[in-house]
Parts: sequence; structure tokens; C-alpha cells
Amino acid sequence: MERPARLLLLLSELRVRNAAYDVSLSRCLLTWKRRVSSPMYHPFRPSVSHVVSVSEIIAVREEDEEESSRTTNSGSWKKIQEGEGKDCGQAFTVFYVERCRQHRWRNSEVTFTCPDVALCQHWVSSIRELLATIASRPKRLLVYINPYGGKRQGKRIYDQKVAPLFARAGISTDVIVTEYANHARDHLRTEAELKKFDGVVCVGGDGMFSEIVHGLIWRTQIDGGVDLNCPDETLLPCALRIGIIPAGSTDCICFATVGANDPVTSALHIIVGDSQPMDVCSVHHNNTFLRYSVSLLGYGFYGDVLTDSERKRWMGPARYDFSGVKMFLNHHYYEGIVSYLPARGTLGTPRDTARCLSGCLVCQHNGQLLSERAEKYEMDEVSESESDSEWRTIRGKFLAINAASMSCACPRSPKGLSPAAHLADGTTDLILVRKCSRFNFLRHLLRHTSKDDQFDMTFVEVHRVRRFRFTPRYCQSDSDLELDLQENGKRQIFSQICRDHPACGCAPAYSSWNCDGEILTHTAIDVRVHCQLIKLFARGIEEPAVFEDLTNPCAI
Ligand SMILES: Nc1ncnc2c1ncn2[C@@H]1O[C@H](COP(=O)(O)OP(=O)(O)OP(=O)(O)O)[C@@H](O)[C@H]1O
Ligand SMILES: CCCCCCCCCCCCC/C=C/[C@@H](O)[C@H](CO)NC(=O)CCCCC
Ligand SMILES: [Ca+2]
Repeated sequence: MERPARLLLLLSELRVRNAAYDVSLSRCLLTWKRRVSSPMYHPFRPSVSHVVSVSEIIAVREEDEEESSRTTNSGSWKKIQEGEGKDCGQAFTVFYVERCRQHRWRNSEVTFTCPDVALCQHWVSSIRELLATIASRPKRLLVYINPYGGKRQGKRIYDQKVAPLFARAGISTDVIVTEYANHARDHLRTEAELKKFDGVVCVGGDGMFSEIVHGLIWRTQIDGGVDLNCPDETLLPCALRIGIIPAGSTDCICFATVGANDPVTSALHIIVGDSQPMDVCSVHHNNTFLRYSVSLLGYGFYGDVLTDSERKRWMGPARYDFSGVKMFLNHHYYEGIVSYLPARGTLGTPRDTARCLSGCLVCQHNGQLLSERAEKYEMDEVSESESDSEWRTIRGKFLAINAASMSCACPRSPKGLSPAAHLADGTTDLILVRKCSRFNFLRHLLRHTSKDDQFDMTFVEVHRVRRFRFTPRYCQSDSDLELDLQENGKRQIFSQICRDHPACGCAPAYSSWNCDGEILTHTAIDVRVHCQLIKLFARGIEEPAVFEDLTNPCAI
């Protein structure tokens, strides 16, 4: 064995597929570089060098003798060793993360053959010791599988693609296949022995994720004595991270936090122990808790699409396309009052060209700022809503009222409903689409699927907010209705144009709120963003690599 250089824990000449490599291990990196003197070395081919971050090594396995003799079969060492009458060379395999196109990760492996058993064991134990020092890696997980989400493949996806990876990484699991809706939520709330686990994994779609979020948040607040019905209460952050194995219809939370809806990629993010904080909105009606939301709260168009599509669950993910077209053709509008508390002093706006990416500085800055502010409110014993006189109010007729706490990117809309929204900045983007013609609404909707700015339209406005309230017209107080009458007087001339416009054909209607894919039981709501209340086994969207690894077949 050669003497390790400074900072290197190990440096040896080992073989990979019969070619000699200089292999080194430091606290951060495992590298292997083909030796110039190797008989396989080709002067016109660049020397192949591989670098893997120790944090992205999944596992290391010592190969048995049979396996190692198979891998070194035609190798020169085997011949030498046989000639000397010794046992054949020993090998070990390193499993690691390899990046592919479109943010996908794969489990790659490389087998190193060593000249003697002692060296092999030294390599294996050194790598294992390093992996054991990574405290953020989960060792025991509680897994919930929804067998009926999406295309009903949850169980198969978990058994075939995810469980073998967890086993390889030495993660033990308690698996529960849900038997009814809200099974996972109620199990987490009352039964699960959370202290035994380092995280919770949900195999399913956004609805299943929402169950896990509700179960964990409730449990944390109940244990901490927090009153869930009070919208002004500061909620306690959840200790356990959540991993999402996508097996639903939209899977927008997985897509927006990992960059792909791919079970293997998600499993690898869980194994390496990634952590991504996320905002959660609490939704109340008259001081009664309704639900939490992490992605979309949509009244009008998205509420109606969901209501209609729930009756067509048998269609699978295609139900959203069918109901989307139907609700677009219906072209209903909704009247009401929206009031909101703009995000003050925080970085970022909904019209930014910059995106929320892995290690986002906007989220870090705002997270810090908002937690300092929350401490101050607590010391002064006032709530944010009382202390702030900046509430703004908008009355009107809307085709859609959407609040996106994150981009809501998904395969249907790769940029999402609010492309510049942040995962963990303590704000939500309130998007108001006023009554307009079908043609204009279609232009707006189609921009969700293209690169064009969906907010650059006269009938669309967007505000980054910390809190908002909505009251539909039929729930408004007499004084509010009086104010509406006065406002309407001013706009009468425009209403007349709209009524007379044959292409418009809007009809007033009642809608429901779509809260992350669930229908809310009330329409008058009070929504508050809780900054970084939960954490996911994810790292946000990674920027594309500056230098593509052209030797990686996955990347081409
Ligand atoms: N065993 C079960 N039987 C029936 N319903 C279940 C069961 N387990 C979970 N559910 C419910 O199924 C609903 C839909 O599940 P899920 O979110 O996994 O898939 P999806 O709706 O197809 O996808 P997406 O939410 O991404 O659109 C959830 O609201 C969840 O509460
Ligand atoms: C004429 C029709 C044009 C259609 C234009 C396509 C625009 C697609 C935007 C998609 C936005 C998805 C937002 C995510 C919401 C999720 O919390 C929720 C739960 O999974 N999904 C839906 O409500 C499912 C909502 C699906 C809506 C189509
Ligand atoms: Ca946010």
C-alpha cells in the first residue's frame, strides 16, 4: 500500500475491469483515475477520472471470493497469484449516486479488485466508517403506501424499485399499506411510535403526502399543547423529515422539490439524507381549523376542476385533463372579497426571473428574518395580523383565485403556477384572474405550459403575501355588500361590455376551494403561511451541471 498523501485517508493501486487505477479516499471524495502505465491505457484516449462525493455513496459491499475471481478472471493478478499458490484477489463494490438527464438520479456501481484481502477489508471498513459519520442519513423509516393512488402502482413501485435500495443502504423499514383514506393520517396522529424513526416515507400522490403532513403536524402540535383552531398560534416545526416516492396523478410536491417524478431518484435523496424545509399554510374558517396546504389553494377554475374530476377517479390521471377542458368551456366567474397582508421586507417577487433552487439564498434569508420577527411578536405578545395595518382589499369577479406556496411545477406545467415562488420563504403567491373572455383565459392557461409569462396580462394580478382571507359574495356582510354596490356603479360600463360580448358568456356561480387536491368544506377562509414548518428528504432543484460528464451514458 502506498503512503496516503495529506488529507487522503487511503491511496492504493486497484483494478477496475482489469485496468489499473489510482484510487483515493478522503473525508469528502472517492476518486479513481486510470494509471498511465496500465496495459489498457491508450495514448490518444484521455485518462478517465471519476470523482464521487462520499455524501453520495449509497453503500459498500465486500464481494465473496467466487465473485471476485469472476471479476478478475482474465486479469494479470489472478495469474500471478495462482502462480504463487495464493488465494485470488479480493474485491469490493461501491454503490453511488450518478446524475442523469432532467434531475434524475441513478444507482451506479464500481467494483475494485485489490491485490490482497487485508487491503480490501481496510478499504471497506474505511468507507463504512465515513458513511457512519453522516448523521443526517436515516436508519429507520416508517413507510406508508397508498395502493390506490395514481395508476394503482404504489405497492409494485415500492417493492421493486425502492425496497431493494433501502436494504442495500442498510435502512430498516416498518411498512404500512393503507386500507382506507386517512389511515396514514390517523395512524401518525395517535398510534405511531415516532421516536423509533428518523423519517416518514409516503408512497403515493399529493393527497397521500397531505395525509402525512396533517398527521405529523397535528401530532407535533398536540404534543406541544398548541391550539389548532387559533389562526394566530405559532406552530411547532415537525422533527421528522418526509420522503415522497411519487405514485400519484400530479405529484407536484415531489416534482417541485426534486425536479423529477421518479421513484429511484426520490429513494436516493432519502438514502443520502437530504433535507429541504417547506412552508405550510394553515386554513381556518371562523376560528375553526380546516386544513393545511403546501402547494395550491385554488378557488374557481381549479376548485371546479377538482370537484368534477373526483367523480371520475376511475379515469386515473386523465380525469384532470377531461375536467380541465370541461370547466374551461363552462367559463364560470365568482364574486367575492380578497384581503391580504403583503410580504414586507422579504427578498423576492413573483415576477422574478430567478428560481428557487437547491440551497436557495432567498429562502435562507427570509427564513431567518421571519423567525426573528416571530420571536419579537411573541415577546411583545401581539399577533402578526393585529400588529400589521397593511391589509389590502380587492373586490371583484374572478375566474380563478390561486395561492401557490411553491411553484406547483408538475409534468403538466413544468414551470408551475407561480414559477418564481419559493419552497421555504414564508410566503405564498396570490394570483387573481379576473373575469375575462374565454379566449383570454385560454391564453393565460396555455402559458402555464409554455415559457411565456402567465402574469403579463391585464386581467391577471399577482401578490406575494404572508396571509390572506377570502369571502365569497354570498357570505359577505351587509356593509360589504353596500360597498360592492358603490364599486359596481363605477364599473358598470365595463360589466356592460362584458355582458354584451358574445365570446365571453361568463355565468356567476359558487365554487369550492381546491386545497392540495382536497375539497374544502367552507369557502370563506383565512390563510396563514407558516415558514419552514416541515422538512422533506429532498434538496430542491439542482442547477444543471456546468460540465456534462460525456463518459456518462446516462447523460447523453
Ligand atoms: N387505502 C386507501 N383506499 C382509498 N383511498 C386511500 C387509501 N389510502 C389513501 N387514500 C386516499 O387516496 C387519495 C388519493 O391518493 P394519492 O394522492 O396517493 O393519489 P392521486 O390522487 O392519484 O394523486 P395526486 O394527489 O398526485 O393527484 C388521498 O386523498 C388519500 O387520502
Ligand atoms: C383547457 C385546459 C388547459 C389546461 C392547462 C393546464 C394547466 C396545468 C396546471 C397544473 C397545476 C397543478 C397544480 C397542482 C395542484 C395539486 O395540489 C393538486 C393535487 O395533486 N392537483 C390538482 O388539483 C390537479 C389540477 C389539474 C388541473 C388541470
Ligand atoms: Ca413559499
